[in-house]
Amino acid sequence: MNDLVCLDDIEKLALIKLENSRYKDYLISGAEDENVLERNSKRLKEIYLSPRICVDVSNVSLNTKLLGEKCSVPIGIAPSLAHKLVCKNGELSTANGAEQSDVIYTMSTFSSTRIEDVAAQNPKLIKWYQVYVFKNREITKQAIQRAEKAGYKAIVLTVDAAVAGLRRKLLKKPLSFQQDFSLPNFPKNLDKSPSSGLPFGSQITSTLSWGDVDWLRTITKLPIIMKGVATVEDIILSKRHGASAIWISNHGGRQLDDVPASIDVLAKIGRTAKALELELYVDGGFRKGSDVFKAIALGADAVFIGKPILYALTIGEEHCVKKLFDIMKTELATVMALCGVRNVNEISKKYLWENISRL
Ligand SMILES: Cc1cc2nc3c(=O)[nH]c(=O)nc-3n(C[C@H](O)[C@H](O)[C@H](O)COP(=O)(O)O)c2cc1C
Ligand SMILES: CCCCCCC(=O)C(=O)O
Repeated sequence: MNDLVCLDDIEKLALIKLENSRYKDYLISGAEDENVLERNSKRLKEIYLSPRICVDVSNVSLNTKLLGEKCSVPIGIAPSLAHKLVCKNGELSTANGAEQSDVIYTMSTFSSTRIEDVAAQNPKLIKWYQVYVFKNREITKQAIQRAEKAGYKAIVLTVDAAVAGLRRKLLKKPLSFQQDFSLPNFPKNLDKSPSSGLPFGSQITSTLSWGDVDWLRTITKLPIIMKGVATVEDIILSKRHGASAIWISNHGGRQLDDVPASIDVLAKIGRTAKALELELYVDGGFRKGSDVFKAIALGADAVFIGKPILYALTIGEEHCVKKLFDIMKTELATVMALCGVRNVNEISKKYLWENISRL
């Protein structure tokens, strides 16, 4: 693992390992022309830093707090389906890697491990539970209440998937699971009917409304995070309906193609979330400490990462998840020091070159 010095190295090695995997296309797919998949990271590279000098940076702290909980770094794990597709111990490895790195782990609705099993293995880890509201609301209610009982600290409501995005690779060759694959958090007889090549996709409701957000608040006391918000109007409505945080996301380019990169959405709408005292997170293409720095400078409280976690699991289960966060921490601390910043609170727009600070 000594040869892995950046997230690109992890991705390259994982893709070699996944070359003959039936799941590779599913993991890497973006929607339609994959414009957004590409744009997310391309736009991050187009933002430059503006470092200050002669600041004592002998002690740089990455510590932060998210929804009142301490984390070692403002980077967390975004939800993604069934980690047993890429490694033997699935989400148990992810959770171990997260705990060793002291970062938040968001479990997907479509997890391949039981909610309670992760909680039992990693009681101290800060765990969030991601929710796709199912057509059968009772099934969703039971999963949320189990997560709350098991000690998960927040509900991440994904709101950008009213229907499945058109991922062309999956339209040509639908994702199919191995015979023994199951979703252990749901009844065994759950209908697997696909939507746009995605098994179980037809479980997700297309009727999600603000009324559902109100309903969620009646069935759980956990804070609600809205994942997939992209406009000022929806931030305001999220606040009105009791959300605690906004997670700017385009689902890693897997849903609606031809939207802006997440970092551009953050630059445009982030200040509304701040003005309404909502915590603010972002994902989509973040691969370097400097990417994280840029997001925080534009108002994010934390950045979440999706595909790299799956690549890390593919290569080396929990050890490589830990390695990934070690790399990100070193990179972020180095960028902070070289910019003359000593802690996360000091990161601001003044450290960005003017091509973005005028936004
Ligand atoms: C294979 C895969 C599965 C995903 N599954 C989910 C999911 O179950 N729920 C969800 O809200 N987002 C899901 N996402 C989206 C991620 O949470 C996240 O928004 C996205 O991956 C961030 O972009 P990045 O991969 O460029 O870091 C998935 C992404 C991938 C790549
Ligand atoms: C939106 C239809 C189901 C998707 C399930 C997993 C997921 O979110 C993904 O991006 O893939």
